[in-house]
Amino acid sequence: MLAQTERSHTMSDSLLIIEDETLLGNELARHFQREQWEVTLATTLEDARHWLFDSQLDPLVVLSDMSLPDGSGLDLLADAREAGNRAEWVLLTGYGSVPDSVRALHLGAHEFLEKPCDRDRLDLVISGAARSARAQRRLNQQQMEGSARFKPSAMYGNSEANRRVRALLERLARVPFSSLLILGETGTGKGLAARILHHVGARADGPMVQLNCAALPRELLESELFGHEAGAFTGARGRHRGLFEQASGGTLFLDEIGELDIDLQAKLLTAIEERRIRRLGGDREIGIDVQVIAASHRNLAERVADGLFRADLYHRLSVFQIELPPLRERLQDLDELVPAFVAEFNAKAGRQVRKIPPAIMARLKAHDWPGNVRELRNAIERSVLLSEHDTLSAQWLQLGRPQETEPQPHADTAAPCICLPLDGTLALEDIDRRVIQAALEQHDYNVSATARALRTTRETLRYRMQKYQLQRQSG
Ligand SMILES: Nc1ncnc2c1ncn2[C@@H]1O[C@H](COP(=O)(O)OP(=O)(O)OP(=O)(O)O)[C@@H](O)[C@H]1O
Repeated sequence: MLAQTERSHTMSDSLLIIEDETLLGNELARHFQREQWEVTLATTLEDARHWLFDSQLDPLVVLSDMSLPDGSGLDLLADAREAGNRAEWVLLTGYGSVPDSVRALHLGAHEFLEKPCDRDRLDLVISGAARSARAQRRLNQQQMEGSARFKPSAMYGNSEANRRVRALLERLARVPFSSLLILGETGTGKGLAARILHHVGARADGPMVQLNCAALPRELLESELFGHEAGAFTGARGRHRGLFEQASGGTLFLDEIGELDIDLQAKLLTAIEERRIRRLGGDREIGIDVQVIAASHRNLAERVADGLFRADLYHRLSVFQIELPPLRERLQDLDELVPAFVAEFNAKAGRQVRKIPPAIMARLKAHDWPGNVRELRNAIERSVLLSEHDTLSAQWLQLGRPQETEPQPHADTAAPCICLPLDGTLALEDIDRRVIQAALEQHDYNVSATARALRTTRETLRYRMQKYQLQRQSG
């Protein structure tokens, strides 16, 4: 029972068991197969070597006896590590034998279990090892994806303006700046630019830590940034390392810097200039090694003029500055952005949208994109996910107000109604979705009122809203 509830792996997770005692090996194999593992059983080191090095088997966890007829499990672990194998290893030792624990520790073995081992304990250890192996894989994957994904070339768009931005990112990534400012409307790619600067720069191996300055009240923001000592304020139980410390060796990305409280602006400036901070309630200064990237959708120069942003911090940050123009001023970028997003969502959702009709491109270029690239990306995602053919359909782009793009009810009908073509272009699900969307719009997205109008329950309506991704369109 315990094993059932503890199970956290998926059907395809693979477990390699190395055990020369046939009876025990078979019993373990059967047990873990029942637990949905894909089990491979090796009875000798040679056999195990074949699975680990010559086949495509990439086990998540290896459960190995320590002493096998042809050698020690630890030697195999050492070879596996050398070959870059990142599985978690659980080692079984004979009763009373003294494990070479120092060496095993050095090689990063997950745990030792003494034979005969209690089944519940074994299950717990194996599921712990699986969790740890999976987290490690995710981390490796993210790191690989991070450095591959966040290159200046990931900033799609062939307009003159965007090419200048890319060239600037290339150049700035080679400059050891201590602070830098990125300005641009919401959705123009400030976050993406910050990630590119981090991943292409000299600090790529360090952490990238992000904080949205508009998301927290002043006191919390201060302790998040600078950390605190135990008892620094009511509720400050333990010591807390702030983000400046956590980002050590890497990048601190401060989004929405324009919203930062004016007192904190002074502290931030000191931290950047002197490269030291003091935790709240702390009496010693701590040196920091961080590059700060700040971003804002506001016109910071205007905020300085209005007395809302410190001039000295603004000048410090804007020594290096990147300005991302709104999408409506670089519509040529759509020629690259649209196919790139279509390809991305095709790959993510297993769709086959291959054609983008010129009429749709024209329509996309006629829109003014108040939400910029984010809005475009969302529209393309919706369109690709809901399309049933190999052609990108205008139907789901939903640009602007519905009356601009959707067929309208007859003006002379008193009761609200919607017009649905019954020529086979709409599947039953599409019709369902359209009816729900129209009803939601009519009731200003009030779920109870809409459910009443459709004579259904709120739960059913919520379920369908989720299924069809129906939310109020911003902008
Ligand atoms: N030129 C571009 N090429 C490819 N993707 C882009 C581009 N610009 C933005 N994006 C994508 O658009 C989305 C929004 O971008 P991002 O979050 O960086 O915007 P932002 O300016 O930081 O927005 P906000 O001010 O709201 O935080 C992200 O998914 C980002 O990857």
